[in-house]
Amino acid sequence: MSHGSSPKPLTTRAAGPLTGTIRVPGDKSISHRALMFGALAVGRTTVTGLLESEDVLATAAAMRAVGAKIERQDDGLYVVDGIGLGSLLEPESVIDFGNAGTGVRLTMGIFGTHDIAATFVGDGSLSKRPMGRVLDPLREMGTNVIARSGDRLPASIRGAKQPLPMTYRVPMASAQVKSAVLLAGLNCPGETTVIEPIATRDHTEKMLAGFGAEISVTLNDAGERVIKLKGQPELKPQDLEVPGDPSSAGFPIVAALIVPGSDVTIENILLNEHRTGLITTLIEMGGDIEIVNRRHSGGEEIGDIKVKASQLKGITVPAKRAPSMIDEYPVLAVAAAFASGETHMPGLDELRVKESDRLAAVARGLEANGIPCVEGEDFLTVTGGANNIGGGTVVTHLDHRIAMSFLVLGMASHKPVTADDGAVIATSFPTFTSLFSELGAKVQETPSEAA
Ligand SMILES: O=C(O)C1=C[C@@H](OP(=O)(O)O)[C@@H](O)[C@H](O)C1
Ligand SMILES: C=C(OP(=O)(O)O)C(=O)O
Repeated sequence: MSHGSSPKPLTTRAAGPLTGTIRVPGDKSISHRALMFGALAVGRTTVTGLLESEDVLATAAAMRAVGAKIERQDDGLYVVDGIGLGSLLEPESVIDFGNAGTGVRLTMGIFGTHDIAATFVGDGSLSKRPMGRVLDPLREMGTNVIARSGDRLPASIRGAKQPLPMTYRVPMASAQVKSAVLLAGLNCPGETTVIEPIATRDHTEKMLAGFGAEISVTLNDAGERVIKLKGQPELKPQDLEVPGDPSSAGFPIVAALIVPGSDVTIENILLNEHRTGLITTLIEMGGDIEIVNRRHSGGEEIGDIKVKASQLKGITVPAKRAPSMIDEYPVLAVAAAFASGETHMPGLDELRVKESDRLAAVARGLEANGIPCVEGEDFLTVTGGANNIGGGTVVTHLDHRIAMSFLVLGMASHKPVTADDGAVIATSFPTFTSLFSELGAKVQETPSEAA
């Protein structure tokens, strides 16, 4: 887990154009859910293309702790022998989720309606993040909770003996909260309803349907998504293929746009409409991005993304697009630094409760590299086109996306850029350095006197 490993500063500097064809690792959201739903099904689920990152491996460990058998074959195929809904064993020790918000919040949902006790811990970042957003609805379903003040980790739960289904309106745009309530609803008798005023990524709904749950999604008169799940299904095992992660793809996409002369193809990327806001935005900014070879697999659209270096222009990103690119704002801010004029990004309140306060971390990182920006309560405005940018050391605050975004900045800035800790990248994109090296980027460990 990253909270145990020592920081590893990394530095990038401008080199020649980035060229070549790569595949980024599997989608993180789908990978967590593949292991969870496989563990809750009766029988053998197989998963190809699983993201083998610290966050996802923490979920594998949690599912093993309640009795699922999860093995990796030599060819990379994961085989999950599920234990079946309602039959979870009580974990014998503390569950350590490291840096993984999705992992811990969805798992709390699953455990919260099983008659078991469990204690969750995480690293310095996860221990600061709000858990009340999932613990509050779980309490209403009958889960007992003891958590640190402010509903932070460490937290212990004792799942409800007689869980109650509920109707829950998600108060913030969060797929994790929606998913935690739905997963708690799996082991409740009767119907659980989640109302989602602002649509977020729908992997839980789609994948649960694939595993044989009775789940419906309709729109009410106010245009809100209403998700109804019938409790206590027998989930049927699946053979899953995890497509490439569009959030990880965001890094080579932006790098190819801003490093002069670049021409990069990223194959096999998930194009779910709730995940493609960054691509839409970069195209609006003038990015030369083409999606080819569109196909369907496992109920999702997938395609290859071809990107060529482009002169970008600043725009205002519609706030309502935020949920479809919520993890991509740090790297968008880097693209904005190379665009002409201002890029205005409103509707970013949720960025304050990610692995770091991403609004503040991005603003400080831009400033450290000579890029003018304004950090508002819930917006960021970046003025692009400054000269002599780069040369800064960015504080990553145990946040993989801050580290990767600023390493991308260093690939195109006048002076090198250092991320004070590159070890955190392993939480979501363990092959970041090797893939960028393949494309011709210079990503290097920082000599200790420079860090
Ligand atoms: O459900 C998911 O897989 C995720 C939901 C999002 O978090 P929120 O629900 O906090 O918006 C996102 O930031 C995270 O990386 C993955
Ligand atoms: C917010 C993220 O992840 P999580 O909430 O799962 O830690 C992310 O990967 O950017």
